[in-house]
Amino acid sequence: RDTVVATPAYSYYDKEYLCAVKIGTPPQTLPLDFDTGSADLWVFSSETPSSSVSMGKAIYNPKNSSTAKLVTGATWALTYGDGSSSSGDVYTDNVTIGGLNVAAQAVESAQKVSSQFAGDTALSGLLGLAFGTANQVKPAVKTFFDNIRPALPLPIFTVNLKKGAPGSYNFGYIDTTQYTGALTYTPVTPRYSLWEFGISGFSIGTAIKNSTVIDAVADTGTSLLLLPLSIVKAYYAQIAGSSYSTNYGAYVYPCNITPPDFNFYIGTAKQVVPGRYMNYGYISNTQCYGGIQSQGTLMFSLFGDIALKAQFVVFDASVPRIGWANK
Ligand SMILES: O=C(Cc1ccccc1)Nn1cnc2ccccc21
Repeated sequence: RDTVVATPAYSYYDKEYLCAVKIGTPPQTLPLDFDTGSADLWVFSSETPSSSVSMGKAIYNPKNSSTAKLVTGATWALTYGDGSSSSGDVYTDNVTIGGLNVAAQAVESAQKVSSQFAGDTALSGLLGLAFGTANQVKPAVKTFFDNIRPALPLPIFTVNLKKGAPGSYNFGYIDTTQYTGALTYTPVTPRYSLWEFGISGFSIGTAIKNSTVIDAVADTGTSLLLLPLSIVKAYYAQIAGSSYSTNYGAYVYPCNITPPDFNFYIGTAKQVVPGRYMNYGYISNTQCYGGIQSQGTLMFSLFGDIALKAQFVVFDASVPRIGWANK
């Protein structure tokens, strides 16, 4: 069993949450973005063009690790939903998270990163926690979770992200002090190798439940809560002075207004995302960027950090299923 602290980067926005991961011998510690929306462990490294490595960023240098081994011929390339991308070659090395150690974990070394990653001064890479079938290494390699899963008391990890404060990822056990009320589970369909689940309905503020099944993905690698446009419009209709900004391509609202809660239902259980969690940052001293935005043409909704930070979530690979609790 193991717990690792998840620290929000880019204070106020909680743009992403980073966890310290030790790679190599002697250990090189890198802050990685644990990402349930992808399945590759990739890092900025000594092979990443220095023009793409912001000052002070921790990188992985396999030459400084006595346990690093190049995986001959293996390559990887990733493109994420926002168009960001990275690619490179692959090493195996010792990877330790909290107290959990994998001896020959595939560590994907970035030889190219897109501008979004080059401009991110906080993270040194991603650690994918989606299903292994989404791994993009050719030939495929195992995720960290798939490697440690046999050693865990339970084949699960839990996500307890917080608003503006460090939370935690726990592996192999449920810390019942991290949530209130009941945990409600619902099946996961790994159709796209993602943690995809169905919500039975939603409500805005104190309104009654709108019973409609919505297909969603729990994605710690996405910052926002992306929903069908009809729901997004109904949500901002409740905020006087809000509007769709063509400039930002997003809904914005007056910062001095606390938006309504967004509630979603797992079975009959009501899961609450408080309105005070909806501020994704100031774009002027009066206008704020809404945490709820449209999922556009995506074939599912994305429950990213805006929603996850209000919940305690169990990612259970045994069924698979996902459990939600308020906190
Ligand atoms: O890419 C996405 C959103 C997404 C779109 C379509 C299918 C599945 C997920 N999240 N994400 C997950 N990790 C990321 C890393 C960078 C940018 C976005 C990232």
